Amino acid sequence: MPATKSFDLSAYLIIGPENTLNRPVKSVIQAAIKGGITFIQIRSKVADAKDLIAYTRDAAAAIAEAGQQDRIKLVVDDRLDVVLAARDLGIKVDGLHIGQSDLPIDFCRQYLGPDAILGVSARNAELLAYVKETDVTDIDYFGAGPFHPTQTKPEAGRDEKTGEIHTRQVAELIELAHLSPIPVVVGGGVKLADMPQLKATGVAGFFVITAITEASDPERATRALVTAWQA
Ligand SMILES: Cc1ncc(COP(=O)(O)OP(=O)(O)O)c(N)n1
Ligand SMILES: Cc1ncsc1CCOP(=O)(O)O
Ligand SMILES: [Mg+2]
Repeated sequence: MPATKSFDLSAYLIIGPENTLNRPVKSVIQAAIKGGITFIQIRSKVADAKDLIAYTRDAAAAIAEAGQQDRIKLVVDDRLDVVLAARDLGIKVDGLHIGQSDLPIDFCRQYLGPDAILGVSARNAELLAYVKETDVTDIDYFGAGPFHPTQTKPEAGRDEKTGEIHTRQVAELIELAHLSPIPVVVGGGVKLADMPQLKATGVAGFFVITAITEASDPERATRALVTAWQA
């Protein structure tokens, strides 16, 4: 990772149009920014490339309008093509988040360049061994979860053979935070009440979708999460 790369994973919002209860994505992002969010990921399993670029543009504009370009980083889930196109269009997008079935890490890094942020979802099975053994040369952080089963991503943590959902245990996260050579952000069903336990594990931050995107007051919900994390 270049020495100049700096980002704060402590309060990480993931958002797409399917998460906002029909409210504009930009307005929820604006509220989350006011509430103190530090990192934003545009993620949609329903939007096409053109719309993903538009949401990325909206998010970048919301960050710029708040004067927070240096503090809040913006990445896109899954779609290297969207990041590259957005950049080409002059949108300030900071990087990409990929999972275990997305494009290879070295391929993404090659196209993104050394300064972009590249996050990777840690493998669910044998998580600790995976984190210990993975070559992190091209990666900036790991996403891990789920902390709880979640309707937002019902397959998260599902054992392919048994169909059971495996959630990440506190003891495992303590070891993970200790073992991982790069920062780890944890999510999946995370709510306000989880903050003390999660913070105590030593991970770099929490990621949430619905705790913010479905809140009646997303700014207040964000502020409560951020305050609890910082306590
Ligand atoms: C920060 C963060 N961590 C994990 C994920 C999950 O990514 P992935 O496994 O690729 O699943 P999808 O999000 O693509 O459904 C994430 N998006 N962000
Ligand atoms: C993207 C993702 N990856 C693992 S769980 C999850 C969804 C988290 O959403 P929520 O905070 O609503 O449970
Ligand atoms: Mg993915």
